[in-house]
Amino acid sequence: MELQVALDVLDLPAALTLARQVAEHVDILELGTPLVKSAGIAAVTAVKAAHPDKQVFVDLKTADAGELEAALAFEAGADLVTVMGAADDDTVRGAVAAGRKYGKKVVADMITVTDNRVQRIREVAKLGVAFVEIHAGLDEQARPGYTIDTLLRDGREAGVPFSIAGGIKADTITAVRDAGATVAVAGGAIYNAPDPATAARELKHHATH
Ligand SMILES: O=C(CO)[C@H](O)[C@H](O)COP(=O)(O)O
Repeated sequence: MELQVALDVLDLPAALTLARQVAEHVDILELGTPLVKSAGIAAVTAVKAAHPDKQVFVDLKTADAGELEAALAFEAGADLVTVMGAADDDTVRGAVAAGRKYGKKVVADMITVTDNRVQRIREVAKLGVAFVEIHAGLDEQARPGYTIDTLLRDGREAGVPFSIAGGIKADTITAVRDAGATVAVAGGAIYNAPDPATAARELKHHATH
């Protein structure tokens, strides 16, 4: 299973510092949505230039104008870009069309889709995304009683390639791997750790052993 770090910081220097600290332990460097909003799409080019050997994932969470927004990220150097799984089918199709044009991948972020999630995962998979990200966002994670168990259950049931995001930590990443995820996304467990490099190394170890 691959490990994706979410660079959920608010400026490019902080993102480049965090990326440099953890890159050797991760497969995918994600520019988080707040980073792109704060630093702009040029941050994608800067992260890719600093780490040409890594896959660069841009979490646009596009809700409309899928082809236009995905193309912006691919032009800037993105290898993968997200579109909202909850968006209109034509928005997903548009992002997928841009992915085909640039030879890059589109991921459907299933954040906010909680009712009939397995059904929607299968629908967006048929629209041509590379995989779906089954995702509980930071606000959902903050609610009492939150666990990643329902994400893992739906990933197992859906029968299509998926990643998991939702507060993954060292003590939950093994369950993510065992559920069959192709990618585990970790943000807070890395950027909030006293030593992000050590945290990323430990997560990568659990992801692969
Ligand atoms: O996209 C995000 C929030 O919308 C985060 O990047 C994603 O949830 C991963 O971070 P964490 O491991 O802290 O949940």
